[in-house]
Amino acid sequence: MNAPSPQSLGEQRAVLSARGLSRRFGGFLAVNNVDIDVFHGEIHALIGPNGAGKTTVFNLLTKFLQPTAGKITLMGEDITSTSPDRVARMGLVRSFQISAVFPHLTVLDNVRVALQRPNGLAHQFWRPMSALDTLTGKADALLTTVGLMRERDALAADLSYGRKRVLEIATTLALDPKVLLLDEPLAGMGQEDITAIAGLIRSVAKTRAVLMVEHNLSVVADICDRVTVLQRGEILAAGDYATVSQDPQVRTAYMGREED
Ligand SMILES: Nc1ncnc2c1ncn2[C@@H]1O[C@H](COP(=O)(O)OP(=O)(O)OP(=O)(O)O)[C@@H](O)[C@H]1O
Repeated sequence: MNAPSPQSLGEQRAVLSARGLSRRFGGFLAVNNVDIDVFHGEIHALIGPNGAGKTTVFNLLTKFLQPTAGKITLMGEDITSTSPDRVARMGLVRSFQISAVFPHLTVLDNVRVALQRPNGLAHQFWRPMSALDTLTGKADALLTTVGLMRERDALAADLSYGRKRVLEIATTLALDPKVLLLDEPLAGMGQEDITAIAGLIRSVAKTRAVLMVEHNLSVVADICDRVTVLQRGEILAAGDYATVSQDPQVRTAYMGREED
C-alpha cells in the first residue's frame, strides 16, 4: 500500500502517534528517538531482531512505562503523562492485558464476561452467570465475527491452542478498542491457525487501527500496510513491506538472517 505520509501530516491523521520516543534504563538507551504513526483501518507491524526494543515501545505506547523523552498522542490527545488505565478506557488496548481466557468457562461465557467490563459491571463478580443473559446476543455476534460459533458451548480448556488465541482476540474485541496492540499474535501456531488468525486480524483492522509485533515475516508481508523496523532501539527503516524489505540495511541487519 502507500508509503508513510510526511511526518506532520502523519501525526495529524494518525489514531496513535509517537514523536521522539525514548526510554533509558539506567545508562542503557533501549528506545531512541522513535517516531511512529498508526492509522485507522490499517495494520502496522513493528519488527526487528531480538532485543531491538519492540516490547519496550509497546510498553511506552500503552503507558506501562513512562518515556524518558518524547510525545505520544491518541486520537489527537496528548497521552504522554496519562495513566495506563485511562489510556485503555480511551480505547488503546493491548491484547494480553485483557485477554485472560477462563479455562473452565464456555467460549460463550468467556465472551459474555469480557463484554460486561465496558458496561461497568466489572466489579460485580457476585452476580450470577444468568445476569449475563442480556449480553448473549452481542456475544453471539462477536463469536460469528471471529468464526467461533461452532465452539460456542465448548469449555475454553478444550479448545486447541489456535482456537484459544481466536477466543482471546474475541475477548479483546469485546472492549471495542480503537487501537489494538497485538504482541506476537501468531507465535507458536501451526500454518492452518496462522492463516485463520491473519485473516481475522485483517478483518478486524477494517474498523480500527492495529499495531502488532510479529516475527513471521511472510504474514507481515501479506497483511500489514506499514512496517517499522527497529534495531538497537532505533528506527532502521519504515514504509510498506516491499520498500522496507529491499532496504540493504534491513536485509543485512534482520531480514537476510530471518529469511535465508
Ligand atoms: N526493565 C528493563 N531494565 C533494563 N533493561 C531492559 C528492561 N526492559 C528491556 N530492557 C532491555 O532493552 C532492550 C530492548 O528490549 P525489548 O524487550 O524491548 O526488545 P524486543 O525487541 O521486544 O525483544 P524480543 O524480540 O526478544 O522480545 C533489551 O536489551 C533489554 O534487555
